[in-house]
Amino acid sequence: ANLENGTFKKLDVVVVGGGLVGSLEALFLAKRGHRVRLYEYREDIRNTPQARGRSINLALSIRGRTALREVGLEDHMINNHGIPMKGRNIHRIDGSTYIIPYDSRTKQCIYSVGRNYLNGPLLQESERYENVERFFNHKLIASNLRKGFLSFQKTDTKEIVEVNADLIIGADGAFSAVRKEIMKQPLFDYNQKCIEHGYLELCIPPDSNGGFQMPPNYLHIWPRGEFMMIALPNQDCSWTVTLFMPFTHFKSLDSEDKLLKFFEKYFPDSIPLIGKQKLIADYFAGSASPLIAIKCRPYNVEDKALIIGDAAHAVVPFYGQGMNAGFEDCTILNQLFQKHHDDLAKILKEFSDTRWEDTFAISDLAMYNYIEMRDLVTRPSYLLRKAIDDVIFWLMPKVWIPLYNSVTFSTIPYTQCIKNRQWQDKVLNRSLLFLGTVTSAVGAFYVYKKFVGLS
Ligand SMILES: Cc1cc2nc3c(=O)[nH]c(=O)nc-3n(C[C@H](O)[C@H](O)[C@H](O)COP(=O)(O)OP(=O)(O)OC[C@H]3O[C@@H](n4cnc5c(N)ncnc54)[C@H](O)[C@@H]3O)c2cc1C
Ligand SMILES: COc1ccc2c(c1)CN(c1nc(C(=O)N(C)c3cc(Cl)c(F)cc3C(=O)O)c(Cl)s1)C2
Repeated sequence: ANLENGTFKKLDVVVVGGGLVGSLEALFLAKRGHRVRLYEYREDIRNTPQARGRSINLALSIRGRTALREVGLEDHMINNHGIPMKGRNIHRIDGSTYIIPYDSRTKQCIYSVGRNYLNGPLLQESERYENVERFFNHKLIASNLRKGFLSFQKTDTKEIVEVNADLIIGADGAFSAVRKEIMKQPLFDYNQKCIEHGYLELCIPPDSNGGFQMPPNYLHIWPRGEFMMIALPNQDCSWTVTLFMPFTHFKSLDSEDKLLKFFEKYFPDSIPLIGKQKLIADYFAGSASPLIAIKCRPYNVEDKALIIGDAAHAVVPFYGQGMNAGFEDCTILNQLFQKHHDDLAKILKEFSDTRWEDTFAISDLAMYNYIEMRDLVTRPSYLLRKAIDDVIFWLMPKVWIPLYNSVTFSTIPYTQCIKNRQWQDKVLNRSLLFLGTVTSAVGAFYVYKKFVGLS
C-alpha cells in the first residue's frame, strides 16, 4: 500500500547492474510485486565461463546469508555452493602452519562461494517472477535521474535503448555510472582512496586424484608483513589464491627468475602447490588490479534514484565484508519498504540518513585491517588481545563479543560493533591499569617489608 487511500501502486523499477547486489535487489523488489527491469553491461554469466579479473570466490558470512534467506536462497547457496571455513590456517615462512578457529565455542564458520555460483542462481531465481525482465550487454551511458530517464547502449549492436522508470536503483559497482549522476547534486559528499596494494589471482589446482591439496575447511593465509597471500577453496577442489602486494613490488618482479626467487623466499610451500610453470604463466598472464575505497552520501536523489552495494560503498577486501555489506543494504532497504508501505520519498531519505554510518564504519574497519594486516594474525599483542577476548567471550558470551566475531558472526550494526570494541578497550585498559597499580602496590609493599626487615 503506497497510496493515500491505502492501495498498492505497482512501481516501475530499473536496476542498473546485474552483479551480486543488483540481481539480489531485483528479487527483493519482485517479491514486493513491483515491475523490475535489470540492465547489465556484461553478457549473461550463466552462459559464459568464469569471468576472469574479479575475485573468483568470496567469503559469505551471516549478513549476506540473512539477505539470501529473505529471498529463499540461503540453503541453496550454503548446501550446494558453499565450502565451510572453520578458521584461519596460517602458513609460516618455514612452511609450517597453525590454525586459529573463527569461533571455538559455537563452531560458527564462514563460507567460500564462487562469484558466479552466487550471481547465476540469483539471476536464475528472478526467472520465476514474471514481473522481472533481464537485459544483458546493455551499458548505461546517459541518464536524467529526476525525470526517471535512462539511456543504454547495447554493447553488441551499439543501438541506443531509452527507458523510463518510477525508481532507478544503481547497483553498478565501484565505478558506478548512476553514482556519477548522483554526484552532480548539491550537498553530495564524496571521498575515494586508492591504496598502494594491488591484487593478483593465482590458482592452486586439485591434486592428481582431483582432491584438495590443502586442508579444505580453512581460509589459508600467508601473512608477510608488507604483503600477504590468501586462499579460499573452490568447489572443484582448486583454490583461488589472491596475492596482495604494493604495485611497486609487482613491478619489481619483472622476470621469471625474480618471481621464483621471491616465492622461494616468502611462500616456499606454495610453489609445489601452484606448480612452477603455472605460477609463472598465471603471474605474467594477468596484471595486478587496483583496490579502491569509496565513501559517499547521500545515496538517493529525492524519490527517484538510489545507489546500493559497491556503487554506494566500495571497501577494501580486508574484512571479507564488501558483498556481505551490499547484501545487507538489500535487507535494510526491504525493511524500509515494509515500514513505509513502498512510499519512496520516505524510504530513500531514511536509507540515506541511516545507512551511511554503518557503511563508513565497515570501510574504516576494513582499512584498519589493511593497515594492521602486516602482522594482523601474527603480532604478539594481537594474539594476546585475542586470547583475552576469547577468555572473556567464553565467560560472558552475551556481554563480551570480540570485534571480529561481531562483524563476521552477527548482524549487530557495524557502528555498534565499533562502540562495543571501544567500551571493551576502556574496560581492559582500566582493569590492566587497576591490575598494574595493585601489583605495583603489592610489590612495593613486599620490597618495603623486606627492606625494613633487613635494616
Ligand atoms: C580481491 C577482492 C576480494 C573480495 N573478497 C570478498 C569477500 O571475501 N567477501 C565479500 O563479502 N566481499 C568481497 N569482495 C567485495 C565484493 O566483490 C564486492 O563487494 C561485490 O562484488 C559488490 O557487488 P555489487 O553488485 O555492488 O558490485 P559488482 O559485483 O561490481 O557488480 C556491478 C555490476 O554492474 C555492472 N555495471 C557496471 N557499470 C555498468 C553500467 N554503466 N551499465 C550497466 N551495468 C554496469 C557490472 O558489469 C557488474 O556486473 C572482494 C573484492 C575484491 C576486489
Ligand atoms: C577473496 O579475497 C579475499 C581477500 C581478503 C579477505 C577475504 C577474501 C576474506 N577475508 C576475511 N577476513 C576476515 C576477518 O575478519 N579478518 C580480520 C581477516 C582479515 C584478513 Cl586481511 C585476513 F587475511 C584474514 C582474516 C580472518 O580473520 O580470517 C574474515 Cl572472518 S573473512 C579477508
